[in-house]
Amino acid sequence: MAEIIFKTQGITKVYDTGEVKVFALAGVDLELFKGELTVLLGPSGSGKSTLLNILGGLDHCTDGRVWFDGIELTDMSDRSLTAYRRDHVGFVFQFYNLVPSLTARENVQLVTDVAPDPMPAEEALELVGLGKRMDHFPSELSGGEQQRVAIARAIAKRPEILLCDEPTGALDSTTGVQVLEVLRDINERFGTTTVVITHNAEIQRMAHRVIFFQDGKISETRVNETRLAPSEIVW
Ligand SMILES: Nc1ncnc2c1ncn2[C@@H]1O[C@H](COP(=O)(O)OP(=O)(O)OP(=O)(O)O)[C@@H](O)[C@H]1O
Repeated sequence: MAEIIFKTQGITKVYDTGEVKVFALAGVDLELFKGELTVLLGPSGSGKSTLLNILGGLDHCTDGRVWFDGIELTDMSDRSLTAYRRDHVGFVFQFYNLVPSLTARENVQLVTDVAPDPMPAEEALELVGLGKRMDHFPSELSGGEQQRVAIARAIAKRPEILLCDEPTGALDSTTGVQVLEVLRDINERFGTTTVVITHNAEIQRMAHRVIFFQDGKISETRVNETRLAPSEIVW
């Protein structure tokens, strides 16, 4: 039986803009398991990013409770959440967020210089297949390569959790598949618990677990008996 790594109980997130209240999350009970790759699917505005941000300690919920590995995140101070993110979580976003004036190696070193037990930047870049492009600047790399630098940066500190918000959203299918191959490889090689938000329903076929969102709630959870390799996924 796999161990629970994230648990949420009745979490809500309300954005109060004065005139209207938006229930971004409207009561989410969730369990995620160590070492699994989970895909979050659902229409735009259904609450996926809001949930990911709460799990990653980037945001607080309005109500309800959240635990990471038995530690309650719910009422942590911003300072403690910063330490939680630094020690446990890697993030990958749709638009890479690389520093344009730094090479691939230097972008990764931004993290390895401050993390307690990082892998060398070169090793992280080798893992994502960019061993030969380490001294290139982001503008000299394709979108898929830039995203792989962003993944190298996220994994170089050896996080237990990798949270990816639309990692292939800006990529064509061939480069998207290469990025997914890297995510699967990291998940299998290091057992990194991985959560991937996507609008591309085909990507659910590589997941251990698929969670569907609708109107700020989980509408369905599926466990895949068999999984496809990213190279077998076509879109
Ligand atoms: N800072 C904010 N202020 C007000 N409303 C917000 C804010 N952030 C998100 N929302 C609202 O909360 C709801 C959920 O947003 P969220 O980004 O979590 O959805 P999503 O499923 O990730 O959507 P997408 O797939 O388009 O990224 C949406 O209605 C959104 O407009």
